[in-house]
Amino acid sequence: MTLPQQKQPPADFPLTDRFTGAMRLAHEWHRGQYRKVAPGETPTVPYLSHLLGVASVALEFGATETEAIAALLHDALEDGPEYTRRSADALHGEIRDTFGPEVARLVKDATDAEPQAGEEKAPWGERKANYLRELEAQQSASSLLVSASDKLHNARAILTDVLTAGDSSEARTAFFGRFKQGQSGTLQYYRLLVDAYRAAPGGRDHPRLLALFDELDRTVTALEQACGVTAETTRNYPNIQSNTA
Ligand SMILES: Nc1nc2c(ncn2[C@@H]2O[C@H](COP(=O)(O)OP(=O)(O)O)[C@@H](OP(=O)(O)OP(=O)(O)O)[C@H]2O)c(=O)[nH]1
Repeated sequence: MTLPQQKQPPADFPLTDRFTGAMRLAHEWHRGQYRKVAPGETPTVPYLSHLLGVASVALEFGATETEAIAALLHDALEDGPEYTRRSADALHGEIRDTFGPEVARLVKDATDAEPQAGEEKAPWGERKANYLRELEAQQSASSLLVSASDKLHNARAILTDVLTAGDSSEARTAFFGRFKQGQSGTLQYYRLLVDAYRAAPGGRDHPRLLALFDELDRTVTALEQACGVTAETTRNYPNIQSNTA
């Protein structure tokens, strides 16, 4: 069977072989990794689904190829060392050499904790508080786009799972058991993320970014409603101590 001749894309089409190369690397570096499940459940969803989802959200909100590549690789430094047995520094170096310094910078900015050989990750609340502080001061619209696309993809997945789990508090507690800080920490983190994006100087005057923050806000509000709480309540939960809101 002969396949029809492929039409050449216009010279300025934004996605090139660099993007395909990043998809291949994302697959290779996260091979064997699944999305989190509650204790006792068997993981089934390959982690790559999240990386493709974040790139998809970023493109829908106006990402350039460089930003979309960073979206595909945004978890390489956090999770790659476990699945590739290479250090975060080595992976960061390969990203820089293959895709350039801007992708390497965006991936670094999307990382809340790089595993250091022989060291534990910092405590959850400390890591999230530091990340929120960095976001609040973030000057780069590109960094905000990659980060908020990541959080929107996660928030939508959580909302779908919470609605699927049903509206008993037992079902919700079981679902949130997959996350280190359970329902309260997770809800507080997403509400403080919305506040941090809105405060970030790099987000001002970027209509597509503001639309992305609005969509995250709507999703987090729906999540709070599904859990029977308000934004004011979740902001004041004690899980993330140095409250940046
Ligand atoms: N199965 C599943 N897993 C989810 C979902 N949403 C988020 N996750 C993953 O769980 C992480 C949050 O889990 P936690 O136990 O709270 O914290 P931690 O992994 O950061 O220590 C997210 O990290 P993050 O730093 O917030 O984002 P990311 O950059 O790792 O994506 C993300 O990797 C979801 O709906 N389903």
